[in-house]
Amino acid sequence: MALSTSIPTSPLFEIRQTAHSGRAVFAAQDIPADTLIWRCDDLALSVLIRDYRREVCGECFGYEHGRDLRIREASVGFAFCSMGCWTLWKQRAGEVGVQAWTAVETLVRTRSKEDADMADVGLPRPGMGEIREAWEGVEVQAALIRIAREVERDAKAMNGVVQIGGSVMATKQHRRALQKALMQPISPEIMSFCLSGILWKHNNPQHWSRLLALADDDMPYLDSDNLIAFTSTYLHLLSILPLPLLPLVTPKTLFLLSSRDAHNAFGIRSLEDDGSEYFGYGCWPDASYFNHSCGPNVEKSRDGRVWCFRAGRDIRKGEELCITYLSGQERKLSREQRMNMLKENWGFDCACLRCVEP
Ligand SMILES: C[S@@+](CC[C@H](N)C(=O)[O-])C[C@H]1O[C@@H](n2cnc3c(N)ncnc32)[C@H](O)[C@@H]1O
Repeated sequence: MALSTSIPTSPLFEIRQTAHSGRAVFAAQDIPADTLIWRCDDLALSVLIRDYRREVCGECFGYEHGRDLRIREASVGFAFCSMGCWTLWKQRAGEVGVQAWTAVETLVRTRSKEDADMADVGLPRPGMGEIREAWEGVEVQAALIRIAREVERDAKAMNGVVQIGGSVMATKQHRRALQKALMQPISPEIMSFCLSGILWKHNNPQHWSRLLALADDDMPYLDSDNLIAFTSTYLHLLSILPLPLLPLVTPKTLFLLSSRDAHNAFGIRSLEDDGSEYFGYGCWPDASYFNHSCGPNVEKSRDGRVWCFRAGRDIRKGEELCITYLSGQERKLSREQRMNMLKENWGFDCACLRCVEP
């Protein structure tokens, strides 16, 4: 299989196809212990769980042992550890991004917290037919909402004098579709997930192919409720996001975000206490080629928004470079428990040397 040109390259490693674990990273030379192998700052999408939004910096994910951060920007729904971080965050989001986060936050604040983000464990994942039907099922309403938003744009352009083919009835129908969408239950974390990915695509169109190059899951939704939460979020975002973003708010883009996130997200955890606090998760495309091993030879560590990957020991040319996908306590589990956990959380049967060797 030809590997995409969007995957990372380095004199220290090469990425090749394997028989049992998709692509994997292999040492292209002997690598002494502690060598910095890869540094990755391309955070494409992320979710900071709302319960942590006052304590974890929206830019660098800094955390001060649960203390509320100094700079709270209620309009966008994030707090920051310094003016520098708030400024960086605004630069990264851009003017349209700040407007978009403000629109989402305004919607979330007008509604009591709803539990649509919670997924019941153990329910079956929707198959491809159910997924297709769910997205097709909202398309008529989505088309009406898009027209309602275009009317809004044209009205603004004409200082409020609306002249859309003189069709007042049609306009009412369109606005009703929009209002109906906004009455549906909201899923704040799913909205954040989708918006962060849409903004990344809007602000970095040249890097979109890096996300597309990642291992994907064509059934990425946890259960039927989770799938419906995504299709409703699609309608919510169409209804409220700034007009320049609407061309990117499509079923295809939203599905691609979920399908790539499913196998490639890293937890964003506290840096102390063995990462016991889970703040959320993110997808760094260039960091997503290391396979898992229950006896890893590469250690990953987070420094703000950046992941660093260092050799955990001396590594010989040709060895596979692996990290662990397990968090602190999970690493102490038995082989069977680890296998079950990786199957449940990541969907694969661990084929690492420690698990397959007798
Ligand atoms: C972050 S990606 C790693 C890169 C991926 N192999 C690729 O081709 O892009 C995670 C996926 O790789 C595969 N994988 C990683 N570690 C594995 C392991 N120890 N055994 C089997 N499959 C593994 C699984 O399909 C998993 O969902």
